[in-house]
Amino acid sequence: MSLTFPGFQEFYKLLTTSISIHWRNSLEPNKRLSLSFSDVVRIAPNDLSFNTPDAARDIYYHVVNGRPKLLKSDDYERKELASVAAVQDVGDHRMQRSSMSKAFSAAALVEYLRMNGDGPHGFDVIPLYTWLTRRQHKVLTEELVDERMKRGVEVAATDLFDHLRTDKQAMREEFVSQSMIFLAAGSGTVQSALTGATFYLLKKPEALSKLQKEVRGLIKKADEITDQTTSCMPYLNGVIQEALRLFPPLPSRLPRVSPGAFIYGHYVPAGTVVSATTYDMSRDPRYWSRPDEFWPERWLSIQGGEFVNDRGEASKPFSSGPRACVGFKLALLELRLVLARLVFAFDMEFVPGSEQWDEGLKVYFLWKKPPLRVRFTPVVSE
Ligand code: HEM
Repeated sequence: MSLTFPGFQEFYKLLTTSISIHWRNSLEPNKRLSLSFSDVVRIAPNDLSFNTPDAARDIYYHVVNGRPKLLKSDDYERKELASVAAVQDVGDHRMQRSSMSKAFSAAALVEYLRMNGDGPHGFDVIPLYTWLTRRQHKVLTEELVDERMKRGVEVAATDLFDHLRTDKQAMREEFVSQSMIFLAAGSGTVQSALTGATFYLLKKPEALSKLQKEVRGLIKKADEITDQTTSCMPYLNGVIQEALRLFPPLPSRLPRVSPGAFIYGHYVPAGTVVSATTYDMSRDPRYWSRPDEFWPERWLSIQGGEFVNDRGEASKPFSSGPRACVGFKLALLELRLVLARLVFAFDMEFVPGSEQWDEGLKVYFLWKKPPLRVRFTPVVSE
């Protein structure tokens, strides 16, 4: 099955990428393409795309019973950027991941919107959310650098880059690439998730009004919006899960290389590239009732075990297993804090023309999004 003649791999990589781009670009979020609802599709001679949560488990989860691991494919290879996201070696990866932790605040966004949000043209929320998430990660990174430099590299620490402490030069180089990957992986994705959640809430006013009721019922002052209070808001958490299901910020395939392994009961020879993409599964009617509908309640029901038709594990926006998103807790925290702050302080509505925003979406590995213009009207004084 493995094809190795010279030049083929490059051609094949290009072909796979273009098929995957073409396939998803023709898959508008509200329309189904039957191709994506087969259990497995060969998208190139040596590349299989699976479409079941069981296959996803075989491909991405932690390995059990001594089964060989499926490493990230060469698509990730970035020799100049030896970051935690690109590294292939299992030991190096484990070391880089072992000590990562983070923090976040959303006050700046609210301040900005209070000053500028309710004009006749509203705001395109995409640059706004980009600014917010980049700013946050820049602040975070600078704080870590300052802290680290103050204490000196030889001082043992339990922060994000702890594994770098033994070698000054290695620390500097790795620090740059790790910081870059945090900025890249952490800001665009959260921005997309916020954009998706804003769009779907505006598209479904009943959901927005339920969320307003929950947030405004539990919160009396803005500084009560914390990790703890927002964790106890079931509807808010349902909104976030549902927005991530319908609009996963990383919609493209996450390729792994088979070491020669059984995946979803099929033996896949060594060297074959395999993937199971959340976007394909997260709208599959075999796993979801009303698959294209924004319906935050489904997550409350999944937790209560009532909705037999919905299979929560078919939506894996952060992937799973040892290479799953290291920043998922931070991302969920950011999403909870920002959405709660916005809903607490503002009424929101589409600026006319943005109601069909999803029809202009394209995928080029990440989403290419048209502007989403929203009017923010202050409702409470903080
Ligand atoms: C809603 C927001 C986010 C989503 C949907 C998301 C999604 C993902 C996914 C699907 C992966 C697996 C990629 C792969 O297999 O190639 C991943 C990996 C990663 N993410 Fe996120 N991410 C988000 C936010 C963040 C944040 C806030 C950070 C950090 C500041 C972050 C840092 C990373 C890193 C470093 C990796 C590589 C992990 C590894 O290979 O061990 N992500 N993310």
